Amino acid sequence: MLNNHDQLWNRCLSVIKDNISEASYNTWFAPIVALKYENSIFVLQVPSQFFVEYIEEKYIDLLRMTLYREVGVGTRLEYRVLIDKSSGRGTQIPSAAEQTKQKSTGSNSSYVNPYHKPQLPEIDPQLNPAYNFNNLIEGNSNKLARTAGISIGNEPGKNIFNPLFVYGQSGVGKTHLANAIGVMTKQLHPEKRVLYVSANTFQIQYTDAVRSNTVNDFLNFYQTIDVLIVDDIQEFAGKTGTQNTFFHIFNHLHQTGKQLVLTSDRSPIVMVGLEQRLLTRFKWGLSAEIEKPDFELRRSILQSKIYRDGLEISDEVVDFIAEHVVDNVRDLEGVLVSLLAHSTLANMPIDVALAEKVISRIVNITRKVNTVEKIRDVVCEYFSLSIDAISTKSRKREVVQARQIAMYLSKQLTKSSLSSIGNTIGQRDHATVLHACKIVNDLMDSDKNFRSSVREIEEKLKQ
Ligand SMILES: Nc1ncnc2c1ncn2[C@@H]1O[C@H](COP(=O)(O)OP(=O)(O)OP(=O)(O)O)[C@@H](O)[C@H]1O
Repeated sequence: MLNNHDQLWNRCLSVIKDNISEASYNTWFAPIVALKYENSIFVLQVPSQFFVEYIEEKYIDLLRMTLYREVGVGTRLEYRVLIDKSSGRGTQIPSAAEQTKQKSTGSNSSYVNPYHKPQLPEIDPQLNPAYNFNNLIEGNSNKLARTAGISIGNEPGKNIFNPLFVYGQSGVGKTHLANAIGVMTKQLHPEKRVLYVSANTFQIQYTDAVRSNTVNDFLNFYQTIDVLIVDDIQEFAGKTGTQNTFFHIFNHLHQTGKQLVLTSDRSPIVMVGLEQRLLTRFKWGLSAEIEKPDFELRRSILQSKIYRDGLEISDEVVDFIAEHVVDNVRDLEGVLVSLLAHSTLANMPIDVALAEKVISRIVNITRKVNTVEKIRDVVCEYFSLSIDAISTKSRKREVVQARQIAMYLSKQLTKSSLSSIGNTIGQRDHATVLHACKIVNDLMDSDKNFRSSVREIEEKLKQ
C-alpha cells in the first residue's frame, strides 16, 4: 500500500505532467522520490544539487501551486540530495523560494479550507527594468501615450484608458513605454500581478497548451493577471485560435476591472487579419499613436543618453546627429554606440566629421541634407505656389501658411539661423520666423489635417 506522502506526491505528479513537456517531466520530476510529509513539510529526494537549483529556478511556481492545491496551502518543501545511494544518506535543503515565501506570508498552516481560494503564486512579470518612465523622455510625439501610461501606473484598471492601445512605427518607443507602465505598477502596487508578454510568446504558449491539452490551465493563468501587457499584437493576424483565446482573456480581464496594455505597429483602424470583435475592443479605451520623434525630442534623448553614459559630446555634434537621424530612436542609439566605439578604438575625437562618417553608414546622409532654399521650393510645389508668391508681402491665408511652414521646417531641418531663414523666405526678420514656428507648432497640436500636410512635406524632403 502506498504511504500518504506517496499518494500525495503522485497526485502532484499528475498535475505537473499536465503542465510541462514529457521530456521535461521525465528529466526533472520522474527521478524525484517523496520521502515524507510531516508538519506541513514535504521532503523530496533529488539526485543532485543541480536538480535543486534547476527545479527552483524553472519550476518553483508550478511546484508550489501544485503542492498548495494537492497537499495544502502553506506546504513547505525540503530537498534531500542523494549523495550515496547505498547508504541512503543525503543533505537536507529547504527550498529557498519556499522559505522566502513562508517569511513573507507568515503562513505555516497546512489546513486546507475548501472555501478558501489558495493564494496565487507570484509570477515573474517579465519586465525589463531598464525601460522605465525616468528614462523615457517626453516630446510632442509621445506625450499622449506617455501621460496615459503614467495614469495607468498610478491606478491600473481604474482609469479610462482601458485598454491602452499604443501604436507607431518601429523604434519609436512602444516597448519601452509598455515596460515602463509595468515597472511603475510593480513599484507602486507590488501586490499586483503584472505580466509583459510579446504576442509571439503568447502565441507559442497557446500552441503548446493546445498540444499538451492544457488550454484551460492557460486560460486560468491569464485570467489571474491584474495588468496584462501584450507587445506587437499585430502578430496575432491570421491566427484564429490565438485570437479566440485572447478574446476570452480580454473580456474576462476587462469585465473584472483589470488593465490591458497593447502595442502594435499600426492603428486598429488599418489592422488586417484580426477579428472585428477584437478590433472593436481595442478601440474601447485610448488608442495613442507614438509618432516619429521630432528634432527637439531627438536632441533631448541624445542628451539624456550621453549624460547617463558619462560621455562628452559637444552640442554641435548632438545637433548634427539629431538633424540627420530622423526616423527612430533605435538609430540614434546606434549612432552613439558607433561613435563611442570609433573614438575609443581609433582614438579619434568625437566631432562632426566622425559623426558624419558614422551616420552615413546608418542613414543616407546625402539624401537628407536640406537647405532653406530647397525647403522653400518643396513647400511652394506642395501648395502649388510660385516662389515669388511666397516671397511677397501677401497676407492671403494660403500664402501665409505656406511661408510659415517653410520657416518652421527650415528651423527643424537645417542649422541655419533664424535671420538667414527669414532672409531666404520673403525677406523677413528673425522674430517673424520665431512667430511662424510657434504658430505651426500650435496648429500641429490642434489641427490633424494641418499636421498631416506638414508630415507629407517632410517626407518629400527626405526623398
Ligand atoms: N522617448 C524615448 N526616450 C528614451 N529612449 C527612447 C525613447 N523612445 C525610444 N527609446 C529607445 O529607443 C529604443 C527603441 O525603442 P522600442 O524598442 O521601445 O521601440 P518600438 O517602438 O517598440 O520598436 P519595435 O516596433 O521595432 O519593437 C529603445 O532602446 C528605447 O529605450
